[in-house]
Amino acid sequence: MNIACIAHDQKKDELVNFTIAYEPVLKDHTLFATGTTGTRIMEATNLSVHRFRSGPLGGDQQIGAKIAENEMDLVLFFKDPLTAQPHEPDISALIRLCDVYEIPLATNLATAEILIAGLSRGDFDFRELAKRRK
Ligand SMILES: O=C(CO)COP(=O)(O)O
Repeated sequence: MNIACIAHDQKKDELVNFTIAYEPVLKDHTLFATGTTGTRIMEATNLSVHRFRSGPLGGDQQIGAKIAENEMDLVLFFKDPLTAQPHEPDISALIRLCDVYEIPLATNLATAEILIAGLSRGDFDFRELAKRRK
């Protein structure tokens, strides 16, 4: 599966710790990330991550483009709800595209835990069918 990892600054430690904890699961998938998040994950784990631009410089939009092409199967986006982001329209657009294309999206750690459990259990097999319908 293609998995996007994104975290705002106040949530980066949480997402990095999540990828350390689930490295045995994530290593069997293809990981994408916004720039700084991807660097942090690669520094902390042995996972390889395709990095896009940093979020404020267009990274969220690049991941949105992958969603629009039906090339993203899961989005883990640890959002900071307490800090204003200069690129809020890009963030809203990314979340909107997840809904347009029915892509599983976790915007916090608790949801990410549930989705990753589903990933290990085969709950994401429907994505293979969805991709064939592309
Ligand atoms: O701003 C972001 C998501 O909206 C994340 O970008 P970085 O991973 O480059 O910090």
